[in-house]
Amino acid sequence: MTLPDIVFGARDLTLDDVIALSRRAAHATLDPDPAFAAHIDAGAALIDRLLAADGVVYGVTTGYGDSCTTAVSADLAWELPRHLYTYHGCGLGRVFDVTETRAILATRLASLARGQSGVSFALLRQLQQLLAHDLLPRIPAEGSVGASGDLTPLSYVVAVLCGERDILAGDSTRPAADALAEHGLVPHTLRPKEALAIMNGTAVMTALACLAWGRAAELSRLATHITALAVAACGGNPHHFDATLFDAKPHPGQQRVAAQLRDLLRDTESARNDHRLQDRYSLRCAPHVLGVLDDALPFLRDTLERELNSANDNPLVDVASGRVLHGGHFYGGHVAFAMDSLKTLVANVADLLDRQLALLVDTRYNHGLPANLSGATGERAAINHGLKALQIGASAWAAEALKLTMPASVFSRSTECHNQDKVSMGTIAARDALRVLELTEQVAAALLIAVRQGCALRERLSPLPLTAAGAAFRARLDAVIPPIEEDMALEPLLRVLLGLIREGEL
Ligand SMILES: N[C@@H](Cc1ccc(O)cc1)C(=O)O
Repeated sequence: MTLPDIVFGARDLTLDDVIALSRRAAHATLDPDPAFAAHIDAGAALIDRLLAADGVVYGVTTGYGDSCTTAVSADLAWELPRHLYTYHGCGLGRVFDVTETRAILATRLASLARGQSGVSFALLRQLQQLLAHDLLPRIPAEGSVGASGDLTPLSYVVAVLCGERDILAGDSTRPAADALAEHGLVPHTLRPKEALAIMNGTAVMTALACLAWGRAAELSRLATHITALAVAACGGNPHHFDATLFDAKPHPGQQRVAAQLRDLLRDTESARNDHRLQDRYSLRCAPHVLGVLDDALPFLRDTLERELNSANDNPLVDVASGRVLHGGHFYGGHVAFAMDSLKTLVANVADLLDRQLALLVDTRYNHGLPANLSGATGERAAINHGLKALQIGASAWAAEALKLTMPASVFSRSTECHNQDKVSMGTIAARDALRVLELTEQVAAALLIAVRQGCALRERLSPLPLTAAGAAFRARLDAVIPPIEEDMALEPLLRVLLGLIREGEL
C-alpha cells in the first residue's frame, strides 16, 4: 500500500496530518521546490551575515536564557549548541511511545519549515529522514515547564540528529549512531543557532495535544453511541432528545449530540413511558454533558492548528527586513489552556458514563433488569455477580480521571534564575489530558460490555427502541462481546475493546 505524502513546507499541517504521521498512515516529505530550500537556507544565511557584521547574536555568541549576558567567543560558538542539548539531557519519567514520538518530530518539523528559525535546509532534511525511516529518539516525558519550550525533551531529538543518545527499538533502545549509519545518514553538524531552534519551542506539548484532540473527538462519538444503548437498556425515554426541545437551547455541539441520539433511538408514541416521563440526568442530560466537549472541539482544533503552524522558538529571523526578533513564542499558554480544558471535558464524559453504569447495574434504577446485569437464571443466579466488579472498576477509573483535572497552568514556577519566571506547564497539561483519555477509554470499554449485556436482557422484556443505525451499532458490539451468563474474568475482553476504541474501530 502506498501511503499519502504529507509535504512539509508546501502547506499548513492539520491535526489529522499529525495523527496520520503518528500512526505511520502517511509519509513525511519536504517540499521539493528549490524555492523552499532557498527560503529555509536564507534564514541560516542571515544569522551568518549578522554574526559577521556585528559579532553578537543571542544564543550564538551568548549564553542561554539568564546567561545571555555572558559572551561566547567566536571560536567556541560552534561548540555551544552541543552544550545546550547535553546539559538538558536530564529528562525522567516514562518514555514517550512511538506514536507520541512521531507526532513530536512532525510537529517540530512543521514549525521549522516556516523558515523563521534561522536553521539550514540540511537540518530539516535530517529531521524528515528520522520520520521517513522511523528512527525515533528515546524521549523521557518529564522535565519541561512548557516555556522556554520543551527544552529538555527536545534535547533528545537534537542529540539523535547528531548521532548521540538512543532511539527506540521495540521494547528496548539502541544507539542513535548505529541506526543513522545503517540508513546511510551522517550525524548532523549543528550550525550555531540550530540546537536552540529545535529545543526552544512547543513541539512536545503541541504534538501530545494533537493526539489528545483526536482521541477526544473519537470518544465524543463513542460516548453518544453508548448513551443511546444505555437509554434503550434502561427502558429510558428517547423523547428527551427531541429536535424542537434542542432548538430551544441551540448550542451547536449539544444539538449535534441530540441529533445523533435521535438517529440511533426511535421515539415513537408507543415508546413513551407514561409512568416515568423523566429519566435521571446521566441519561436525560447526556447531550448537555457530551455537547460541551463537542462544542469545544472545533475551537480547540483552531487553537492547536495555529500553534502547530507557528514559528514558536526564540529568537526568530525575518529575512525580508534582515532582523532578529527576540520574544517568547516558546510559551505554550494556548496549549496549556486547551489541554487543561480538554481534560476536564473528557473527565466529565468518564463521570457521565460511570453514572450510566451505576444506573444499569442497580435494580432500584434499571427498571426491571437483573441485579448487576447478570445473565444467570434459576438456581445459578445466586452465585453469579455479573458486572458488579466492572462497575467498581469503572468508578475507580472515573475517579482517577476526575482527580487529574486540576489545572496544570496555575502551577507556574519561576525557574532558570528567574529568567523564566512565568511558565505555561502546557506539557504537563497535555500529559494529564492523555492520561485522562486513557482512563475514560477504560470507562467506555466497561460501558460497552454493560450496554451490550443490558440490551440483550431488556429485549427479553420488551422491544428496544433502536433505529437501523442504533441496531447496527448494537450488532457491532454483539459481534465482539459475548453475552455474560456465568461470571467471567473480563480483563481480556476489556483489553480487546480498548484496542478497538484506540483504533477508532467502533
Ligand atoms: N528559552 C530561553 C533560552 C533558554 C535555553 C536554554 C536554557 O537552559 C534556558 C533558556 C530564551 O529564549 O530566552
